[in-house]
Amino acid sequence: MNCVIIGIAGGTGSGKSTFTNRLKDAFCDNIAVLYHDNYYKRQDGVPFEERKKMNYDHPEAFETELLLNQLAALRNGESVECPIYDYSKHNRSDKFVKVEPKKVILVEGILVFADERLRDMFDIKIFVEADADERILRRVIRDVKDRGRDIEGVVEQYLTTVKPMHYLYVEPTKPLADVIINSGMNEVAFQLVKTNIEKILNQG
Ligand SMILES: Nc1ncnc2c1ncn2[C@@H]1O[C@H](COP(=O)(O)OP(=O)(O)O)[C@@H](O)[C@H]1O
Ligand SMILES: Nc1ccn([C@@H]2O[C@H](COP(=O)(O)O)[C@@H](O)[C@H]2O)c(=O)n1
Repeated sequence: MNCVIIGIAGGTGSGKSTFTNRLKDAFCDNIAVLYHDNYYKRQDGVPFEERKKMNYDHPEAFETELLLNQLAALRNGESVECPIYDYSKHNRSDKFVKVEPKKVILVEGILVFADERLRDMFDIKIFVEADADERILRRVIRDVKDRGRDIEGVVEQYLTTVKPMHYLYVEPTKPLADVIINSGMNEVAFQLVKTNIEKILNQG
């Protein structure tokens, strides 16, 4: 299948999911969306207390091979069963979501440009940018509200793994992007990307 794969990267709390989900809402079932976070490695044999302390911001935390295989399958016109991650359990859930092949596929995640094999699959690379203080403030609120965390835990995790890994693995991928956008709520950037996707979908 002739399709266009768009990678959307950026630091935690930058607004990647906000931007991605706005596009998903705009195009509904006409585009496919994959989230790298759903491909965090299964940790079934690891006790919860251990899972809580793991480094989730290192490229090795992900089963990227599965994402690569599923993207290749979608490109071949096959549907795939994507895993669904449960942040409150620090593990994959037992649920899956069926994703159908589409002409436009979005792939979102902090480290989607860090893996060369993944990066090479993207026709368009977008990096969502936001200041570090804004990102951590948003993350504290989101993780407490939506991901079953407490403030002390979010701060501890940010200082021990999230921040150092961001500067080691996420920030260095910014110059690899085709477009750097200023926040997930940026209306001009949203309209530019939306128009581009409309053009791709309307091509015969
Ligand atoms: N420009 C913005 N201004 C204020 N809050 C925002 C903005 N962008 C995102 N948020 C909020 O910040 C939190 C993190 O955004 P999210 O899109 O999940 O970031 P990411 O996917 O990059 O981690 C969410 O609760 C979201 O609603
Ligand atoms: N069990 C987990 C798994 C991941 N995280 C954090 O999620 C962040 C990536 O998601 P964003 O929506 O914020 O981009 C990443 O920074 C991991 O630290 C987690 O806290 N717990």
